[in-house]
Amino acid sequence: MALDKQKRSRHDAGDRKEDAKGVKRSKDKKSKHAEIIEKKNRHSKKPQNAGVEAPEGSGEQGDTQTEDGAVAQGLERFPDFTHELEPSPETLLEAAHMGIPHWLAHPTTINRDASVSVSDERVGLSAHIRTRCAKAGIERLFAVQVAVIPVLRAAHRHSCLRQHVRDVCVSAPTGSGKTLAFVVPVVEGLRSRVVVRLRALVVLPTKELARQVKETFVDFCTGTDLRVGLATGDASLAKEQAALVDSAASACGGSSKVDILVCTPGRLVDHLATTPNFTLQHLTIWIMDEADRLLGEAYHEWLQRVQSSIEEAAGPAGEGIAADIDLDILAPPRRRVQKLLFSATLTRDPASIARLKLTRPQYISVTDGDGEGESASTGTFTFPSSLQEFYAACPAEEKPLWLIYMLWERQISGGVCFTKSLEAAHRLAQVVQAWTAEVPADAWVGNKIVVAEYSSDLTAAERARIMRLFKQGAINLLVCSDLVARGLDIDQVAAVINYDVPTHMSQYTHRVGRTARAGRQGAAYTLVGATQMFHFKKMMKDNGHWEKHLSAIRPQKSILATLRTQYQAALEKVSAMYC
Ligand SMILES: Nc1ncnc2c1ncn2[C@@H]1O[C@H](COP(=O)(O)OP(=O)(O)OP(=O)(O)O)[C@@H](O)[C@H]1O
Repeated sequence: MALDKQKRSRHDAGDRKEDAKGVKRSKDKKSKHAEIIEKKNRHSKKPQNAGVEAPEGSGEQGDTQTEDGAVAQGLERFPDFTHELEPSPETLLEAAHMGIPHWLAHPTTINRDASVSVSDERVGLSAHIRTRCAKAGIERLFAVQVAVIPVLRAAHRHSCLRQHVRDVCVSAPTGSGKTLAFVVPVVEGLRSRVVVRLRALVVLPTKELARQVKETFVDFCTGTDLRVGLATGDASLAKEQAALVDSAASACGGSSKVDILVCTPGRLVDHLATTPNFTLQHLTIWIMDEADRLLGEAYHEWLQRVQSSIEEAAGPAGEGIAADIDLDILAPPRRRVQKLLFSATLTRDPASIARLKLTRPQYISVTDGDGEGESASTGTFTFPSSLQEFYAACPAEEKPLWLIYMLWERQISGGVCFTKSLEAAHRLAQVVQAWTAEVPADAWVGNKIVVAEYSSDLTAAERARIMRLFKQGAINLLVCSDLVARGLDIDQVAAVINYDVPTHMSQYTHRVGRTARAGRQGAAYTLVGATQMFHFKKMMKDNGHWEKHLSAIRPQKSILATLRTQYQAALEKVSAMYC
Protein backbone atom coordinates (compact mmCIF):
# COMPACT_ATOMS: atom_id res chain seq x y z
CA MET A 1 0.00 0.00 0.00
CA ALA A 2 2.73 2.41 1.05
CA LEU A 3 4.74 1.29 -1.96
CA ASP A 4 1.81 1.91 -4.28
CA LYS A 5 1.43 5.36 -2.88
CA GLN A 6 5.11 6.02 -3.38
CA LYS A 7 4.99 4.82 -6.97
CA ARG A 8 1.91 6.83 -7.69
CA SER A 9 3.32 10.00 -6.23
CA ARG A 10 6.56 9.62 -8.16
CA HIS A 11 4.54 9.07 -11.30
CA ASP A 12 2.47 12.19 -10.52
CA ALA A 13 5.58 14.18 -9.87
CA GLY A 14 7.02 12.96 -13.16
CA ASP A 15 3.90 14.03 -15.02
CA ARG A 16 3.95 17.38 -13.38
CA LYS A 17 7.50 17.98 -14.47
CA GLU A 18 6.65 16.86 -18.00
CA ASP A 19 3.74 19.26 -18.17
CA ALA A 20 5.69 22.31 -17.14
CA LYS A 21 6.34 23.91 -20.51
CA GLY A 22 9.98 24.52 -21.05
CA VAL A 23 11.20 21.87 -18.66
CA LYS A 24 13.51 19.87 -20.88
CA ARG A 25 12.45 16.31 -21.51
CA SER A 26 15.48 14.63 -22.97
CA LYS A 27 16.33 11.16 -21.82
CA ASP A 28 19.73 12.35 -20.67
CA LYS A 29 18.25 15.03 -18.55
CA LYS A 30 15.71 12.67 -17.03
CA SER A 31 18.38 10.23 -16.11
CA LYS A 32 20.45 13.07 -14.69
CA HIS A 33 17.52 14.08 -12.50
CA ALA A 34 16.91 10.49 -11.51
CA GLU A 35 20.56 10.17 -10.56
CA ILE A 36 20.47 13.33 -8.47
CA ILE A 37 17.26 12.26 -6.76
CA GLU A 38 18.63 8.79 -6.09
CA LYS A 39 21.82 10.27 -4.71
CA LYS A 40 19.88 12.61 -2.47
CA ASN A 41 17.68 9.79 -1.25
CA ARG A 42 20.75 7.84 -0.26
CA HIS A 43 21.96 10.76 1.83
CA SER A 44 18.71 11.88 3.30
CA LYS A 45 15.39 10.35 4.21
CA LYS A 46 13.65 13.52 3.08
CA PRO A 47 10.97 12.86 0.45
CA GLN A 48 11.69 14.18 -3.03
CA ASN A 49 9.34 16.30 -5.07
CA ALA A 50 7.50 17.31 -1.97
CA GLY A 51 4.91 19.77 -3.15
CA VAL A 52 4.31 21.00 0.36
CA GLU A 53 7.58 20.98 2.14
CA ALA A 54 6.70 20.34 5.73
CA PRO A 55 9.16 21.96 8.06
CA GLU A 56 11.47 19.39 9.48
CA GLY A 57 10.81 18.78 13.09
CA SER A 58 7.68 20.85 13.09
CA GLY A 59 5.54 17.86 13.81
CA GLU A 60 4.43 17.45 10.20
CA GLN A 61 6.75 14.67 9.25
CA GLY A 62 6.76 11.03 10.24
CA ASP A 63 3.28 9.58 10.41
CA THR A 64 1.51 12.56 8.97
CA GLN A 65 3.82 13.32 6.05
CA THR A 66 3.19 11.40 2.86
CA GLU A 67 5.74 10.74 0.17
CA ASP A 68 4.41 13.36 -2.23
CA GLY A 69 4.29 16.05 0.35
CA ALA A 70 0.56 16.01 0.94
CA VAL A 71 0.06 16.20 4.66
CA ALA A 72 -2.54 14.01 6.29
CA GLN A 73 -4.03 16.93 8.15
CA GLY A 74 -6.45 18.14 5.59
CA LEU A 75 -3.84 20.19 3.75
CA GLU A 76 -4.19 20.07 0.02
CA ARG A 77 -1.41 18.87 -2.21
CA PHE A 78 0.41 21.51 -4.19
CA PRO A 79 2.25 20.86 -7.40
CA ASP A 80 6.00 21.06 -7.57
CA PHE A 81 7.81 21.97 -10.74
CA THR A 82 11.09 22.55 -9.02
CA HIS A 83 14.03 20.36 -8.21
CA GLU A 84 16.78 20.70 -5.70
CA LEU A 85 20.14 21.50 -7.17
CA GLU A 86 22.91 19.22 -6.04
CA PRO A 87 25.98 21.44 -6.10
CA SER A 88 29.33 19.89 -6.87
CA PRO A 89 31.65 19.12 -3.92
CA GLU A 90 33.96 21.91 -5.16
CA THR A 91 31.10 24.42 -5.13
CA LEU A 92 30.11 23.41 -1.62
CA LEU A 93 33.68 23.66 -0.41
CA GLU A 94 34.05 27.08 -2.01
CA ALA A 95 30.79 28.19 -0.39
CA ALA A 96 31.89 26.89 3.00
CA HIS A 97 35.16 28.77 2.72
CA MET A 98 33.31 31.97 1.94
CA GLY A 99 30.97 31.52 4.90
CA ILE A 100 27.95 31.06 2.66
CA PRO A 101 25.21 29.20 4.54
CA HIS A 102 24.42 25.66 3.47
CA TRP A 103 20.84 26.48 2.46
CA LEU A 104 22.05 29.24 0.13
CA ALA A 105 24.36 26.83 -1.63
CA HIS A 106 21.44 24.37 -2.07
CA PRO A 107 18.79 26.22 -4.03
CA THR A 108 15.53 24.71 -5.13
CA THR A 109 15.65 25.55 -8.82
CA ILE A 110 13.16 25.94 -11.59
CA ASN A 111 13.86 26.35 -15.28
CA ARG A 112 13.01 29.90 -16.32
CA ASP A 113 10.89 28.57 -19.21
CA ALA A 114 8.60 26.55 -16.96
CA SER A 115 5.03 27.75 -17.10
CA VAL A 116 1.52 26.50 -16.32
CA SER A 117 -1.93 27.76 -17.11
CA VAL A 118 -3.52 30.09 -14.56
CA SER A 119 -6.52 27.77 -14.52
CA ASP A 120 -4.46 24.63 -13.96
CA GLU A 121 -6.31 22.93 -11.11
CA ARG A 122 -3.13 21.69 -9.55
CA VAL A 123 -2.07 25.25 -8.77
CA GLY A 124 -5.49 25.75 -7.23
CA LEU A 125 -5.88 29.49 -7.76
CA SER A 126 -9.24 30.82 -6.64
CA ALA A 127 -11.82 32.09 -9.11
CA HIS A 128 -11.09 35.57 -7.78
CA ILE A 129 -7.39 35.42 -8.68
CA ARG A 130 -8.12 33.78 -12.03
CA THR A 131 -10.49 36.64 -12.84
CA ARG A 132 -7.90 39.23 -11.83
CA CYS A 133 -5.28 37.48 -13.96
CA ALA A 134 -7.65 37.47 -16.92
CA LYS A 135 -8.26 41.19 -16.45
CA ALA A 136 -4.49 41.74 -16.45
CA GLY A 137 -4.14 39.64 -19.62
CA ILE A 138 -2.30 36.88 -17.77
CA GLU A 139 -3.04 33.38 -19.04
CA ARG A 140 -0.04 31.43 -17.83
CA LEU A 141 2.05 31.69 -14.71
CA PHE A 142 5.74 32.43 -15.14
CA ALA A 143 8.40 30.16 -13.68
CA VAL A 144 8.97 32.15 -10.49
CA GLN A 145 5.23 32.16 -9.86
CA VAL A 146 4.94 28.44 -10.56
CA ALA A 147 7.69 27.81 -8.02
CA VAL A 148 6.81 30.32 -5.32
CA ILE A 149 2.99 30.52 -5.20
CA PRO A 150 2.48 26.90 -4.01
CA VAL A 151 5.21 27.28 -1.40
CA LEU A 152 3.63 30.43 0.03
CA ARG A 153 0.10 29.03 -0.14
CA ALA A 154 1.26 26.00 1.79
CA ALA A 155 3.10 28.18 4.28
CA HIS A 156 -0.05 30.21 4.86
CA ARG A 157 -1.97 27.07 5.76
CA HIS A 158 0.78 25.93 8.08
CA SER A 159 0.80 29.34 9.67
CA CYS A 160 -2.99 29.29 10.22
CA LEU A 161 -2.54 25.97 12.03
CA ARG A 162 0.16 27.59 14.18
CA GLN A 163 2.74 25.36 12.57
CA HIS A 164 6.19 26.65 11.85
CA VAL A 165 6.85 28.14 8.46
CA ARG A 166 10.15 28.60 6.75
CA ASP A 167 11.47 31.89 5.49
CA VAL A 168 11.94 32.04 1.75
CA CYS A 169 14.52 33.78 -0.43
CA VAL A 170 13.79 34.06 -4.12
CA SER A 171 16.16 34.92 -6.91
CA ALA A 172 14.76 35.32 -10.44
CA PRO A 173 15.74 37.39 -13.47
CA THR A 174 14.56 40.94 -14.00
CA GLY A 175 11.10 41.19 -15.52
CA SER A 176 10.32 37.56 -14.68
CA GLY A 177 7.21 38.34 -12.60
CA LYS A 178 8.45 38.30 -9.01
CA THR A 179 5.82 40.85 -7.94
CA LEU A 180 2.88 38.55 -8.71
CA ALA A 181 4.76 35.66 -7.11
CA PHE A 182 4.09 37.33 -3.76
CA VAL A 183 0.99 39.42 -4.54
CA VAL A 184 -1.09 36.38 -5.54
CA PRO A 185 -0.46 34.26 -2.41
CA VAL A 186 -0.83 37.26 -0.09
CA VAL A 187 -4.22 38.15 -1.57
CA GLU A 188 -5.28 34.47 -1.62
CA GLY A 189 -4.29 34.12 2.02
CA LEU A 190 -5.96 37.25 3.30
CA ARG A 191 -9.03 37.72 1.16
CA SER A 192 -11.36 35.80 3.49
CA ARG A 193 -10.17 37.59 6.64
CA VAL A 194 -12.84 38.93 8.97
CA VAL A 195 -11.21 41.80 10.85
CA VAL A 196 -8.92 44.39 9.33
CA ARG A 197 -5.43 44.02 10.79
CA LEU A 198 -2.04 44.87 9.38
CA ARG A 199 -1.04 41.36 8.31
CA ALA A 200 1.25 41.82 5.34
CA LEU A 201 4.13 44.25 5.12
CA VAL A 202 5.94 44.87 1.85
CA VAL A 203 9.09 46.98 1.92
CA LEU A 204 10.74 48.40 -1.21
CA PRO A 205 13.76 50.66 -1.56
CA THR A 206 12.17 53.53 -3.51
CA LYS A 207 8.90 55.44 -3.70
CA GLU A 208 8.45 54.60 -7.37
CA LEU A 209 8.73 50.89 -6.76
CA ALA A 210 6.44 51.04 -3.74
CA ARG A 211 3.78 52.84 -5.80
CA GLN A 212 4.11 50.28 -8.58
CA VAL A 213 3.72 47.32 -6.21
CA LYS A 214 0.81 48.98 -4.41
CA GLU A 215 -0.99 49.33 -7.74
CA THR A 216 -0.54 45.62 -8.40
CA PHE A 217 -1.96 44.79 -4.96
CA VAL A 218 -4.90 47.12 -5.55
CA ASP A 219 -5.61 45.42 -8.90
CA PHE A 220 -5.56 41.97 -7.34
CA CYS A 221 -7.57 43.04 -4.28
CA THR A 222 -10.36 44.50 -6.42
CA GLY A 223 -13.52 42.59 -5.58
CA THR A 224 -12.38 41.76 -2.03
CA ASP A 225 -12.66 43.75 1.20
CA LEU A 226 -8.89 43.94 1.53
CA ARG A 227 -7.40 47.37 2.01
CA VAL A 228 -3.97 48.29 0.79
CA GLY A 229 -1.97 51.17 2.29
CA LEU A 230 1.03 53.08 1.01
CA ALA A 231 3.65 54.78 3.15
CA THR A 232 6.45 56.37 1.18
CA GLY A 233 6.53 60.00 2.22
CA ASP A 234 4.75 61.15 -0.94
CA ALA A 235 1.95 62.33 1.32
CA SER A 236 2.50 64.17 4.61
CA LEU A 237 3.05 62.05 7.71
CA ALA A 238 -0.29 63.19 9.14
CA LYS A 239 -2.14 62.17 5.98
CA GLU A 240 -0.46 58.77 5.95
CA GLN A 241 -1.24 58.29 9.64
CA ALA A 242 -4.90 59.05 9.05
CA ALA A 243 -4.96 56.53 6.19
CA LEU A 244 -3.22 53.76 8.14
CA VAL A 245 -4.71 53.76 11.63
CA ASP A 246 -7.67 54.93 13.59
CA SER A 247 -5.79 56.84 16.25
CA ALA A 248 -8.92 57.37 18.34
CA ALA A 249 -9.47 53.62 18.81
CA SER A 250 -8.29 52.32 22.15
CA ALA A 251 -7.20 48.82 21.21
CA CYS A 252 -3.71 48.93 19.79
CA GLY A 253 -3.59 47.00 16.54
CA GLY A 254 -7.35 46.72 16.42
CA SER A 255 -7.36 50.08 14.78
CA SER A 256 -5.51 49.32 11.56
CA LYS A 257 -7.25 50.61 8.47
CA VAL A 258 -5.17 48.46 6.13
CA ASP A 259 -4.51 44.74 5.71
CA ILE A 260 -1.48 45.18 3.48
CA LEU A 261 1.06 47.97 3.80
CA VAL A 262 3.50 48.76 1.01
CA CYS A 263 6.22 51.13 2.15
CA THR A 264 9.77 52.38 1.99
CA PRO A 265 12.04 51.64 4.95
CA GLY A 266 12.39 55.27 6.00
CA ARG A 267 8.70 55.90 6.21
CA LEU A 268 8.09 52.62 7.98
CA VAL A 269 10.51 53.63 10.72
CA ASP A 270 8.76 57.01 10.99
CA HIS A 271 5.41 55.29 11.56
CA LEU A 272 6.86 52.87 14.08
CA ALA A 273 8.30 55.78 16.00
CA THR A 274 5.50 58.30 15.82
CA THR A 275 2.15 56.89 14.73
CA PRO A 276 -0.16 56.09 17.65
CA ASN A 277 -1.65 52.59 17.44
CA PHE A 278 0.58 51.60 14.54
CA THR A 279 1.77 48.10 15.34
CA LEU A 280 3.21 45.04 13.66
CA GLN A 281 1.73 42.69 16.25
CA HIS A 282 -0.65 41.03 13.80
CA LEU A 283 1.86 40.70 11.02
CA THR A 284 2.14 37.25 9.44
CA ILE A 285 4.21 38.01 6.37
CA TRP A 286 7.04 40.45 5.73
CA ILE A 287 8.22 40.84 2.15
CA MET A 288 11.43 42.59 1.18
CA ASP A 289 11.51 43.24 -2.55
CA GLU A 290 14.84 44.24 -4.11
CA ALA A 291 16.17 42.70 -0.92
CA ASP A 292 19.87 43.16 -1.60
CA ARG A 293 19.39 46.88 -2.08
CA LEU A 294 17.22 47.11 1.05
CA LEU A 295 19.88 45.38 3.09
CA GLY A 296 22.27 48.12 2.03
CA GLU A 297 19.87 50.80 3.33
CA ALA A 298 21.04 52.12 6.66
CA TYR A 299 18.19 54.57 7.24
CA HIS A 300 17.88 54.82 11.02
CA GLU A 301 18.83 51.15 11.30
CA TRP A 302 15.46 50.32 9.80
CA LEU A 303 16.04 46.58 9.68
CA GLN A 304 16.83 46.25 13.36
CA ARG A 305 13.91 48.50 14.26
CA VAL A 306 11.41 46.45 12.29
CA GLN A 307 12.83 43.20 13.67
CA SER A 308 12.60 44.55 17.22
CA SER A 309 9.01 45.66 16.71
CA ILE A 310 8.08 42.22 15.49
CA GLU A 311 9.98 40.47 18.25
CA GLU A 312 8.54 42.72 20.96
CA ALA A 313 5.05 41.93 19.73
CA ALA A 314 5.58 38.19 19.41
CA GLY A 315 8.48 37.23 21.67
CA PRO A 316 11.84 36.03 20.46
CA ALA A 317 11.17 32.28 20.20
CA GLY A 318 11.77 30.75 16.84
CA GLU A 319 13.60 33.71 15.32
CA GLY A 320 16.97 33.13 13.78
CA ILE A 321 17.13 29.40 14.27
CA ALA A 322 19.49 27.71 11.87
CA ALA A 323 18.00 25.73 9.02
CA ASP A 324 18.86 22.32 10.39
CA ILE A 325 17.79 22.64 14.02
CA ASP A 326 14.68 20.87 15.16
CA LEU A 327 12.21 23.57 16.15
CA ASP A 328 10.03 21.24 18.19
CA ILE A 329 12.63 21.13 20.90
CA LEU A 330 13.28 24.84 20.97
CA ALA A 331 10.04 26.61 20.47
CA PRO A 332 6.39 25.94 21.07
CA PRO A 333 4.26 26.07 17.96
CA ARG A 334 2.93 29.59 17.45
CA ARG A 335 2.31 31.94 14.62
CA ARG A 336 5.40 33.80 13.53
CA VAL A 337 6.16 36.31 10.85
CA GLN A 338 7.35 34.69 7.67
CA LYS A 339 10.10 36.66 5.94
CA LEU A 340 10.35 36.65 2.18
CA LEU A 341 13.20 38.12 0.19
CA PHE A 342 13.01 38.77 -3.54
CA SER A 343 15.65 40.04 -5.93
CA ALA A 344 17.19 39.48 -9.34
CA THR A 345 20.55 39.70 -7.61
CA LEU A 346 20.12 38.19 -4.18
CA THR A 347 22.98 38.92 -1.84
CA ARG A 348 25.37 36.12 -0.86
CA ASP A 349 27.03 38.21 1.78
CA PRO A 350 26.93 36.08 4.94
CA ALA A 351 26.94 39.15 7.20
CA SER A 352 23.95 40.73 5.46
CA ILE A 353 22.05 37.48 5.59
CA ALA A 354 22.81 36.93 9.26
CA ARG A 355 21.27 40.32 10.08
CA LEU A 356 17.94 39.06 8.80
CA LYS A 357 17.73 36.32 11.44
CA LEU A 358 16.06 33.98 8.98
CA THR A 359 14.33 30.87 10.25
CA ARG A 360 15.13 27.64 8.42
CA PRO A 361 15.31 29.53 5.13
CA GLN A 362 14.58 27.97 1.79
CA TYR A 363 16.22 29.38 -1.32
CA ILE A 364 14.30 29.26 -4.61
CA SER A 365 16.17 30.20 -7.74
CA VAL A 366 15.00 30.58 -11.34
CA THR A 367 17.84 29.47 -13.55
CA ASP A 368 18.92 28.73 -17.08
CA GLY A 369 18.44 25.13 -18.17
CA ASP A 370 19.19 22.76 -15.33
CA GLY A 371 20.49 25.30 -12.91
CA GLU A 372 23.83 25.32 -14.64
CA GLY A 373 26.00 28.20 -13.69
CA GLU A 374 24.51 28.43 -10.23
CA SER A 375 27.63 29.19 -8.27
CA ALA A 376 27.63 29.06 -4.54
CA SER A 377 30.16 31.80 -4.09
CA THR A 378 29.04 34.52 -6.44
CA GLY A 379 25.52 33.52 -7.35
CA THR A 380 24.57 33.56 -10.96
CA PHE A 381 23.10 36.50 -12.70
CA THR A 382 20.39 35.01 -14.82
CA PHE A 383 19.16 37.21 -17.65
CA PRO A 384 15.90 37.18 -19.58
CA SER A 385 16.21 34.81 -22.55
CA SER A 386 14.61 37.45 -24.81
CA LEU A 387 17.46 39.90 -24.17
CA GLN A 388 20.16 40.51 -26.77
CA GLU A 389 23.36 42.12 -25.51
CA PHE A 390 25.94 44.17 -27.39
CA TYR A 391 28.95 46.27 -26.58
CA ALA A 392 30.96 48.76 -28.58
CA ALA A 393 34.59 49.53 -27.80
CA CYS A 394 34.94 53.22 -28.52
CA PRO A 395 37.33 56.10 -27.86
CA ALA A 396 36.32 57.70 -24.55
CA GLU A 397 36.13 61.19 -26.06
CA GLU A 398 33.74 60.00 -28.78
CA LYS A 399 31.19 58.27 -26.58
CA PRO A 400 28.37 60.77 -27.30
CA LEU A 401 28.97 60.30 -31.04
CA TRP A 402 28.88 56.54 -30.69
CA LEU A 403 25.68 56.78 -28.69
CA ILE A 404 24.19 58.82 -31.51
CA TYR A 405 25.42 56.18 -33.96
CA MET A 406 23.61 53.44 -32.02
CA LEU A 407 20.41 55.47 -31.81
CA TRP A 408 20.56 56.17 -35.52
CA GLU A 409 21.79 52.93 -36.93
CA ARG A 410 19.72 50.69 -34.66
CA GLN A 411 16.71 53.01 -34.91
CA ILE A 412 16.19 52.86 -31.20
CA SER A 413 12.78 54.08 -30.18
CA GLY A 414 11.80 53.42 -26.58
CA GLY A 415 15.31 53.57 -25.18
CA VAL A 416 16.60 54.12 -21.66
CA CYS A 417 20.16 55.39 -21.46
CA PHE A 418 22.06 55.16 -18.17
CA THR A 419 24.83 57.51 -17.11
CA LYS A 420 26.96 57.41 -13.99
CA SER A 421 25.75 60.73 -12.54
CA LEU A 422 22.97 63.28 -12.64
CA GLU A 423 25.28 65.82 -14.27
CA ALA A 424 26.26 63.40 -17.00
CA ALA A 425 22.60 62.60 -17.65
CA HIS A 426 21.74 66.28 -17.88
CA ARG A 427 24.52 67.12 -20.31
CA LEU A 428 24.06 64.07 -22.45
CA ALA A 429 20.33 64.73 -22.82
CA GLN A 430 21.17 68.25 -24.02
CA VAL A 431 23.70 66.98 -26.56
CA VAL A 432 21.32 64.38 -27.98
CA GLN A 433 18.53 66.93 -28.16
CA ALA A 434 20.79 69.39 -29.98
CA TRP A 435 21.84 66.63 -32.39
CA THR A 436 18.22 65.74 -33.23
CA ALA A 437 17.76 69.37 -34.25
CA GLU A 438 20.64 69.00 -36.71
CA VAL A 439 19.08 66.01 -38.49
CA PRO A 440 16.99 67.10 -41.51
CA ALA A 441 13.32 66.24 -40.94
CA ASP A 442 13.16 63.96 -44.00
CA ALA A 443 16.33 62.09 -43.05
CA TRP A 444 14.75 60.08 -40.24
CA VAL A 445 14.15 56.52 -41.32
CA GLY A 446 12.51 55.44 -38.09
CA ASN A 447 10.86 57.62 -35.48
CA LYS A 448 12.47 60.97 -34.79
CA ILE A 449 14.20 60.77 -31.42
CA VAL A 450 12.55 62.81 -28.71
CA VAL A 451 14.75 62.80 -25.65
CA ALA A 452 14.13 63.71 -22.00
CA GLU A 453 16.21 63.63 -18.90
CA TYR A 454 14.68 61.52 -16.12
CA SER A 455 16.43 61.98 -12.82
CA SER A 456 16.01 62.49 -9.09
CA ASP A 457 16.64 66.21 -9.69
CA LEU A 458 13.12 66.44 -11.08
CA THR A 459 10.04 66.75 -8.91
CA ALA A 460 7.76 63.73 -8.56
CA ALA A 461 5.18 65.52 -10.73
CA GLU A 462 7.74 66.19 -13.50
CA ARG A 463 8.90 62.60 -13.43
CA ALA A 464 5.32 61.37 -13.61
CA ARG A 465 4.69 63.64 -16.62
CA ILE A 466 7.80 62.43 -18.44
CA MET A 467 6.94 58.82 -17.72
CA ARG A 468 3.43 59.32 -19.05
CA LEU A 469 4.80 60.83 -22.27
CA PHE A 470 7.31 57.99 -22.59
CA LYS A 471 4.55 55.42 -22.20
CA GLN A 472 2.53 57.25 -24.86
CA GLY A 473 5.53 57.32 -27.20
CA ALA A 474 5.69 61.11 -27.28
CA ILE A 475 9.14 60.79 -25.69
CA ASN A 476 11.16 57.83 -26.91
CA LEU A 477 14.52 58.20 -25.19
CA LEU A 478 15.09 58.68 -21.47
CA VAL A 479 18.51 59.64 -20.20
CA CYS A 480 18.79 58.64 -16.56
CA SER A 481 21.06 58.19 -13.65
CA ASP A 482 20.60 54.92 -11.75
CA LEU A 483 17.33 56.17 -10.29
CA VAL A 484 15.28 53.86 -12.49
CA ALA A 485 17.83 51.09 -12.78
CA ARG A 486 15.89 48.80 -10.49
CA GLY A 487 12.46 47.34 -10.51
CA LEU A 488 10.70 49.84 -12.72
CA ASP A 489 8.34 48.06 -15.02
CA ILE A 490 7.74 49.93 -18.26
CA ASP A 491 6.48 47.85 -21.19
CA GLN A 492 7.71 50.35 -23.76
CA VAL A 493 11.45 49.95 -23.12
CA ALA A 494 12.82 48.33 -26.27
CA ALA A 495 16.49 48.99 -25.54
CA VAL A 496 18.80 49.92 -22.72
CA ILE A 497 22.03 51.76 -23.35
CA ASN A 498 24.80 51.81 -20.78
CA TYR A 499 26.44 55.07 -21.72
CA ASP A 500 28.69 54.65 -18.70
CA VAL A 501 29.86 51.14 -17.94
CA PRO A 502 28.25 49.69 -14.81
CA THR A 503 30.76 49.08 -12.06
CA HIS A 504 29.19 45.86 -10.75
CA MET A 505 27.51 42.94 -12.39
CA SER A 506 24.41 43.48 -10.27
CA GLN A 507 24.21 47.08 -11.55
CA TYR A 508 24.51 45.80 -15.12
CA THR A 509 21.82 43.18 -14.44
CA HIS A 510 19.29 45.65 -13.06
CA ARG A 511 19.93 48.28 -15.74
CA VAL A 512 19.60 45.93 -18.71
CA GLY A 513 16.64 44.34 -16.96
CA ARG A 514 14.52 47.41 -17.77
CA THR A 515 14.03 45.83 -21.19
CA ALA A 516 13.12 42.31 -22.36
CA ARG A 517 10.54 42.03 -19.58
CA ALA A 518 7.76 39.48 -19.37
CA GLY A 519 9.10 37.60 -22.40
CA ARG A 520 9.21 40.64 -24.70
CA GLN A 521 12.22 41.18 -26.96
CA GLY A 522 14.81 43.73 -25.87
CA ALA A 523 18.38 44.81 -26.56
CA ALA A 524 21.11 46.16 -24.31
CA TYR A 525 24.08 48.18 -25.58
CA THR A 526 27.14 49.09 -23.55
CA LEU A 527 29.60 51.75 -24.66
CA VAL A 528 33.01 50.84 -23.38
CA GLY A 529 35.82 53.38 -23.44
CA ALA A 530 39.32 52.08 -24.11
CA THR A 531 40.41 52.39 -20.47
CA GLN A 532 37.28 50.65 -19.24
CA MET A 533 37.60 47.62 -21.48
CA PHE A 534 39.79 45.60 -19.14
CA HIS A 535 37.40 46.02 -16.21
CA PHE A 536 34.29 45.41 -18.31
CA LYS A 537 35.66 42.28 -19.90
CA LYS A 538 36.84 40.92 -16.56
CA MET A 539 33.48 41.59 -14.93
CA MET A 540 31.69 39.79 -17.75
CA LYS A 541 34.14 36.91 -17.84
CA ASP A 542 34.06 36.43 -14.07
CA ASN A 543 30.33 35.98 -14.36
CA GLY A 544 30.48 33.65 -17.34
CA HIS A 545 28.82 36.26 -19.50
CA TRP A 546 31.46 37.27 -22.03
CA GLU A 547 31.61 34.64 -24.74
CA LYS A 548 28.07 33.35 -24.52
CA HIS A 549 26.10 36.55 -24.39
CA LEU A 550 27.82 39.64 -25.72
CA SER A 551 28.30 40.61 -29.35
CA ALA A 552 30.57 43.42 -30.52
CA ILE A 553 29.28 46.30 -32.63
CA ARG A 554 31.67 47.89 -35.09
CA PRO A 555 30.27 51.05 -36.65
CA GLN A 556 30.27 51.72 -40.36
CA LYS A 557 32.74 54.50 -41.02
CA SER A 558 30.63 56.29 -43.63
CA ILE A 559 27.62 56.59 -41.31
CA LEU A 560 29.85 57.66 -38.46
CA ALA A 561 31.37 60.40 -40.64
CA THR A 562 27.95 61.88 -41.52
CA LEU A 563 26.84 61.76 -37.91
CA ARG A 564 30.12 63.32 -36.77
CA THR A 565 29.37 66.52 -38.71
CA GLN A 566 25.92 66.81 -37.13
CA TYR A 567 27.31 65.94 -33.71
CA GLN A 568 30.00 68.62 -33.88
CA ALA A 569 27.42 71.24 -34.82
CA ALA A 570 25.26 70.12 -31.90
CA LEU A 571 28.21 70.24 -29.53
CA GLU A 572 28.99 73.80 -30.49
CA LYS A 573 25.41 74.84 -29.74
CA VAL A 574 25.45 73.17 -26.34
CA SER A 575 28.82 74.69 -25.49
CA ALA A 576 27.50 78.12 -26.49
CA MET A 577 24.71 77.72 -23.90
CA TYR A 578 27.34 77.64 -21.16
CA CYS A 579 29.35 80.66 -22.39
N1 LIG B 1 2.31 35.38 -15.72
C1 LIG B 1 2.47 36.51 -16.37
N2 LIG B 1 2.06 36.62 -17.67
C2 LIG B 1 2.23 37.79 -18.35
N3 LIG B 1 2.80 38.89 -17.82
C3 LIG B 1 3.21 38.82 -16.54
C4 LIG B 1 3.07 37.64 -15.76
N4 LIG B 1 3.57 37.88 -14.53
C5 LIG B 1 4.02 39.15 -14.53
N5 LIG B 1 3.80 39.71 -15.73
C6 LIG B 1 4.20 41.06 -16.15
O1 LIG B 1 5.62 41.04 -16.28
C7 LIG B 1 6.15 42.32 -16.00
C8 LIG B 1 7.35 42.19 -15.08
O2 LIG B 1 6.95 41.71 -13.81
P1 LIG B 1 7.64 42.22 -12.46
O3 LIG B 1 7.68 43.70 -12.43
O4 LIG B 1 6.98 41.52 -11.35
O5 LIG B 1 9.11 41.67 -12.68
P2 LIG B 1 10.27 41.47 -11.62
O6 LIG B 1 10.67 40.06 -11.69
O7 LIG B 1 9.85 42.01 -10.28
O8 LIG B 1 11.41 42.37 -12.26
P3 LIG B 1 12.56 43.26 -11.53
O9 LIG B 1 13.54 42.32 -10.93
O10 LIG B 1 13.15 44.05 -12.65
O11 LIG B 1 11.87 44.10 -10.50
C9 LIG B 1 5.00 43.12 -15.39
O12 LIG B 1 4.52 44.02 -16.37
C10 LIG B 1 3.94 42.10 -15.09
O13 LIG B 1 2.64 42.62 -15.18
